[in-house]
Amino acid sequence: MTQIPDIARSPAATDPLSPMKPGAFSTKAWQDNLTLYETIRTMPFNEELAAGTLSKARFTQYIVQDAHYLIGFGRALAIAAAKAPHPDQIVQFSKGAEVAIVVERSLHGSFFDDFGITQDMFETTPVSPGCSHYVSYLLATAWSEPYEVVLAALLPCFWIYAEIGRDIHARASENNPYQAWIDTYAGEEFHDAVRAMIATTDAAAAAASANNLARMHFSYRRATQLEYMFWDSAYRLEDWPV
Ligand SMILES: Cc1ncc(CO)c(N)n1
Repeated sequence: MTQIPDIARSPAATDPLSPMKPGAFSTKAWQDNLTLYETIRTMPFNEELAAGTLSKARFTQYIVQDAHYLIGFGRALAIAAAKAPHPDQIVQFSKGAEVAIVVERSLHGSFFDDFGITQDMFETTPVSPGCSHYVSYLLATAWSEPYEVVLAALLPCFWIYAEIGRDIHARASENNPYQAWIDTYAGEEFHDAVRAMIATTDAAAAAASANNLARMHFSYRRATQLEYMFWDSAYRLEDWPV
């Protein structure tokens, strides 16, 4: 059996979230996008988040946009649930939608309190171009593409956050102001959901046509690019130019 070298994993990965099975969709998707993952891992937003030096303005921009994002992400998961051919996956994705909206709302809510962001400020802050692009892409894919392609578009939202979460957790500064965020995405509860998402996507890919498999790889890459753009747009305090 072909051994996949360690380099195929993120540098900080000690307990791989995916077993990196040869031939699995997730293995190829991870390897094909490794350079992009490394760019995300070392981008200023994540370097400064790990160091605890990320400005309050940038984190506030991020957390407000992320609260908008999670509503769209939850909606896309609900569409995946509706498209799922097997009842176990209806449960998996509708629970995922619930977690995205309810559980993460509480994480964001506590940051909202800490940073003095009111519900009114949240509701009146427009969705940024980067956030809008990502949510629009997920929803367009969820509504119009086959089930397995929808899963491939949703996978980076889970997997990238888990890998970034534990990478940052391993190197985070003491008394990091963003520790609650880091702990959420480095935590076992989130990682269990990520492992289940990888397994379900791999199972769907194994039954996909060659055409849909190619579309899955496209969607996985596009969503990974949009993850980069989401963080980058928050870092740049992005607003609409007109
Ligand atoms: C933009 C973005 N992607 C993924 C996650 C993880 O759920 C998140 N909270 N925000």
